[in-house]
Amino acid sequence: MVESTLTGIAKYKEELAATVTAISRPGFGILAADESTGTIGQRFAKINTENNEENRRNYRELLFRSKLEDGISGVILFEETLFQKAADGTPFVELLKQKNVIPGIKVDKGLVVLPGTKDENATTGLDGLAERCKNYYNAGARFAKWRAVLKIGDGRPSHLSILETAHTLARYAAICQENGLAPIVEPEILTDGNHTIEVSAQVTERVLSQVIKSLHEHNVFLEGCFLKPNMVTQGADCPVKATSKDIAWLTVRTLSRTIPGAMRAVTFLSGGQSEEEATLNLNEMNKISQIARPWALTFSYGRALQSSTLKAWGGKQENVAAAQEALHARIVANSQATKGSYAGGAAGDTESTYVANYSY
Ligand SMILES: O=P(O)(O)OC[C@H]1O[C@](O)(COP(=O)(O)O)[C@@H](O)[C@@H]1O
Repeated sequence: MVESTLTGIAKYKEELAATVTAISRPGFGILAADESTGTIGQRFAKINTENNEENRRNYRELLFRSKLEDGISGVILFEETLFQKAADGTPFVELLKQKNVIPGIKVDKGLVVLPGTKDENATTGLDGLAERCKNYYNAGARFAKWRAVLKIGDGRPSHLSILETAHTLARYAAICQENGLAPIVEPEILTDGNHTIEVSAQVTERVLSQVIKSLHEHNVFLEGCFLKPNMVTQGADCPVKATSKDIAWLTVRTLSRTIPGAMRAVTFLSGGQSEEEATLNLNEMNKISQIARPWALTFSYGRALQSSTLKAWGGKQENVAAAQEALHARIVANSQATKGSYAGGAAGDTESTYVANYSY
């Protein structure tokens, strides 16, 4: 084989686009299993399970030995998990590859308060990012995730928060692409507040248009990049609850106004929705025919894929098979939702997974 003489992103363009295409193929989406140590601790606390390395490893092995091949094309990992091995010594990365699942990696280092704002946030992790990306690529990761958080209400999101979020996401995306990782760009607008769904639509439109502008300014290769947005919903405390059809319509309308078709994959976060809601909303989007949808609309759910799995497991070895069955039911349901063919009623939770001020 002739060694490539290309440098920077040119060397990886083909591979980046291939990663996006493979992950977003019809019927497939992403399992977000990248909870940082603090976040997984909160999940474990609910099932009275100690947050130690062994339990985290056992839980992730349970996930990765499930029938992921029925609808999961990529898994986002936390750094600790990327380098861990299954009980029989097989590296997790190998386990995933054997199932044709592409390993990804969370590369942000969490949130801090953005000075000069009303408790808005900035995401940290740019220092040393290029070096870390090289290591993650060598360890087998082919895509990355960086989560930015914005808030609605009391004058928020401020212009500063939108600019900071968009700029940092674009810097991160460009660095990842230079090092062979297809970036998931995640500007999450939290649902906290009593705002209506129309307000969420306006804010999401403002935020996404700025994010795309910044991606252009930083020469990000859109075909080798994912967008992970929130769905457009009412605030968690809004008394008027929107239907799945309204959520789907306003979400797709917002995307059509802001996201170029060159960005081929939109992989939604679940943002506190119940498992069933997140699936039904995605399903409705994939049924819309009145608005052109040049992108794949799929899932990159954390809570909305793992909620019933965690409950079924309860931290106990004897429950592993039941927990894997619970996960499989949601995988199949979401796989159908990517094609608009989910009829509803799969086993799983209808209980909200909302966590107030999900900004750690
Ligand atoms: O706070 P952390 O540990 O970065 O985790 C945030 C979580 O939010 C996500 O980006 C989206 O998760 P949800 O689908 O639960 O909203 C996950 O990928 C990630 O695990």
